[in-house]
Amino acid sequence: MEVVSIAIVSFSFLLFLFFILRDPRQKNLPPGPRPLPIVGNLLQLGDKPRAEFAKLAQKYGQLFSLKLGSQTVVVASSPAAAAEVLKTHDKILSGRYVFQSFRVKEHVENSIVWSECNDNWKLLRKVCRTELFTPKMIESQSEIREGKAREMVKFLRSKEGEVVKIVEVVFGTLVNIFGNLIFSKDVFDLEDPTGGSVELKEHLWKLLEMGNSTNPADYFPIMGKYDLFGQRRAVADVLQQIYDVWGINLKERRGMKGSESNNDFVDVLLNAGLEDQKINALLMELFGTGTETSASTIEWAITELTKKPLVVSKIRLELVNVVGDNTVKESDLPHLPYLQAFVKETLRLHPPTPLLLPRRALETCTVMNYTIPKECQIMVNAWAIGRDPKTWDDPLNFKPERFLSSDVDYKGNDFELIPFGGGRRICPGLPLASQFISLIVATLVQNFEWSLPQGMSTSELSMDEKFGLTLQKDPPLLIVLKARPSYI
Ligand code: HEM
Repeated sequence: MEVVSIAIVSFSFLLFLFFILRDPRQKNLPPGPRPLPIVGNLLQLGDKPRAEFAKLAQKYGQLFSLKLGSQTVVVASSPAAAAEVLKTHDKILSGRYVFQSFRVKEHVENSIVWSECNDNWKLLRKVCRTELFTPKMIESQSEIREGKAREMVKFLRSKEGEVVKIVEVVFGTLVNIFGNLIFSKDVFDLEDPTGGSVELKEHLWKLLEMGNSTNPADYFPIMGKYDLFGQRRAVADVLQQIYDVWGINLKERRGMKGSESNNDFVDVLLNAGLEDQKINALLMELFGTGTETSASTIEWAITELTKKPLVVSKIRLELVNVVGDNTVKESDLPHLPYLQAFVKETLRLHPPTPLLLPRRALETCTVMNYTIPKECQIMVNAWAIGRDPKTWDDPLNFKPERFLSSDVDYKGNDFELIPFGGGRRICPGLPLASQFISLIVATLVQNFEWSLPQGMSTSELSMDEKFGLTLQKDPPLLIVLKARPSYI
């Protein structure tokens, strides 16, 4: 017993010394705050890491390092540093840091989001690029999205004068858009919260919540093996439940004849010869990654429009000039430059994944003359880059006009605007997301006026911290709608 106690004390002391003596500069890591023993810089994170990281970048520079528990993390916070990570060293920094809760073996193996850039990942990316998100496929499904936008308008008209949690309606509409793009079915019933595929809705919701919750094992991977808090087990269970729902659908589809098939993702993937497990994993991930990010962007768009009536008027004027009395369609979007500038400006200030998805160094490499060790986690602070006064004139002011005379775009080549990331792991859903975000914003502006509920003022909306990600605990955006003349 005594020997065991001595061993434990000695081990703890050595661990303590290791953390105390560790100094990033000795390893030629990028500079950063000195870590505390064991916890590293965890206590400095606060509840909005993107903002804390932005402050650290001001002190330590565009590429800094810190310790989150036992994990070494490097953060890139300028367009030049982002280009180093996402372009120059893209291949070597293309690993993903897989959150401990999501390390469910079968899931990671089939995942596009979490797997290495291996053959499976290449196959899934190819399917996305050549089958699902081609201009032809996107165009062929535009009527589905336009139809769901019309249903949203019909539902919101029935709520005229009431206080509406707008993001819930937008989220429901997006989930139905995805349900129909993927397997030609609605998931939500906007009119009846107990209707639709309640089961699937609940599983998806649970999964998104799990994705947003903290797992201590992410900071102390040594704990990960034991899944002490049962988070990995819980994720595995929900994934299985989701696959079970989709699995039934796939079985039905395999039995269908050619004439009965739909023009949806399931058909495309079955025709591409993918196995059920791969199809399930891909569809679930497209659903998961696409809905929350897009709903959050639209929520921010409505927030900014609520604060800036002049911007609403400009979008409306453009709609009148281009679309006239007709319902706005996706084919109109290329002719609406102000609307597009508005969406860019929303994503500049409010990227829904502010630190992108964490990357991992596959090998030790040198970036901007610093050493990035193998297995180090790399984050890119897209939020800070979008607000950097060195890059943007009057950065905190919401001004879509800044994009009217500029070629800067979010397609991964302009590192000052990277809400969708860049390099080989750039968001494959970008072409689809930009399409339906613009469509829904235009549809709302065309059909409604809105204001905040009585007693709330727009100055409350200027608090960045208050109105945040859709599914987190922050209060949702409440609005009262007034219908405009019908365009539907
Ligand atoms: C406003 C909407 C969206 C934003 C801002 C967004 C942002 C991102 C970001 C930052 C990444 C990581 C990129 C990197 O590592 O460099 C990503 C990856 C991904 N996104 Fe999106 N996304 C959006 C919508 C969508 C949609 C609609 C879909 C699919 C229908 C989608 C599917 C994916 C997938 C599958 C990945 C993983 C790619 C990989 O690791 O290879 N996203 N997204």
